[in-house]
Amino acid sequence: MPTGSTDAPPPVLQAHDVHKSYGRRHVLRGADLTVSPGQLVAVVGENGAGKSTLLRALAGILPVDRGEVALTGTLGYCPQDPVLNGSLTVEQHLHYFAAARRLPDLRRGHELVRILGYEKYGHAVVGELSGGTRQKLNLTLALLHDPDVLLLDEPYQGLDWETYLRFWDLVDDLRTRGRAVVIITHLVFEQDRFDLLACLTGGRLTPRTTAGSVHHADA
Ligand SMILES: Nc1ncnc2c1ncn2[C@@H]1O[C@H](COP(=O)(O)OP(=O)(O)OP(=O)(O)O)[C@@H](O)[C@H]1O
Repeated sequence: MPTGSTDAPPPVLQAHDVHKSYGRRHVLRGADLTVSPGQLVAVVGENGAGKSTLLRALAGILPVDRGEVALTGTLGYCPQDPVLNGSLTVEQHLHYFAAARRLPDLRRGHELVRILGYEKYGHAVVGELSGGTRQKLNLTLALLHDPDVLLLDEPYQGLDWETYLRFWDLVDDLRTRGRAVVIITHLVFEQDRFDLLACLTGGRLTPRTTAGSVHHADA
């Protein structure tokens, strides 16, 4: 999928001719996607089109049947359903994920908790948190190591309006710092926030630039 300008920086994520079937259900049928640093991409499509399948394939956690996915740099992936340990606290999650990522401290984690506005739950056991707060932790863990490419599967399900707006401030900051963000969204009203809409139909992606891409290019 061309990104337009010839002097654009090299892509951080490229998928070429990706195919994936579940049994006889051929979900991805030659999906192509090119994502550049600082680019904000929406993956849209009807229910069951294969958006989550595509994201899992891009994240490298779902083997594809055919095609290639190439990633440059580090990856953060936020699945639709939070994968958290209900018996651990928020603080323990930060601690273990930071250790797994070999981060020197929890500074970024605490900053994200503050930005997403759930500091008061630091010592709460995750199994007792609301769905929205678990989703905030899910996002925090995906962002903890400041990845070059961030893949978010409907990241704001259950978020209150204030947090939703803070989420977009966070994404603006990531984009300004050259991070690429790919988000599955169903929200038509927010589509101009993106540089590119990648519409998944019939197992293939069709790119559509947005009013937002013109705006950001002018900025
Ligand atoms: N593990 C699986 N095993 C078998 N079929 C699956 C599996 N995961 C997804 N599917 C099927 O693949 C198709 C695409 O599913 P997927 O979840 O990727 O779609 P989606 O576009 O993300 O949907 P939604 O908008 O509802 O979240 C659906 O028909 C789904 O039932």
